[in-house]
Amino acid sequence: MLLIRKKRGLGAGKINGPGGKLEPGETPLQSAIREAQEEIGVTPSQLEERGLLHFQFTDGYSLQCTVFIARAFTGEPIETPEATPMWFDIDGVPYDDMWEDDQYWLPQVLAGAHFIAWFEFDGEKMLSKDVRFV
Ligand SMILES: COc1nc(N)nc2c1ncn2[C@H]1C[C@H](O)[C@@H](COP(=O)(O)OP(=O)(O)OP(=O)(O)O)O1
Repeated sequence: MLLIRKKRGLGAGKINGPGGKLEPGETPLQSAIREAQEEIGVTPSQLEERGLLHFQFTDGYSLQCTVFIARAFTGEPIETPEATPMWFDIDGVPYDDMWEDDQYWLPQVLAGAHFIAWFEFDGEKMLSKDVRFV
């Protein structure tokens, strides 16, 4: 499984999937492909939309994320100023180095599930969770 170590921005230092904000007029799918290209130089394909994440931070910041998995890609993963690409076994996902919410939905997504979830965070600490598999 190809993930990244994020080098800057929200969650810098954590392992995550490539991702970021939508540009004007962009769909989540287009954004997912562009972010992977920008962050690690690969073009993902065979993408499947698997979930919707809602994050509310206690300082008022909130974001909604669409989660995709990609079954293939073209290009060679490269390190960029934004991220370092990292390979992991499906059985060795490094949850201790990831956002706390991931352990509550990523295992099920890797097993084929679809989900919608709401999380409240105080900085990097998760305060509450509501995860529904659909
Ligand atoms: C709060 O919990 C989070 N959990 C998970 N799994 N992922 C998160 C969490 N908070 C943010 N993220 C992810 C979602 C996106 O992939 C990035 C968003 O980071 P940011 O808004 O800083 O976007 P950038 O990478 O800086 O994107 P641009 O290049 O578009 O500025 O983190």
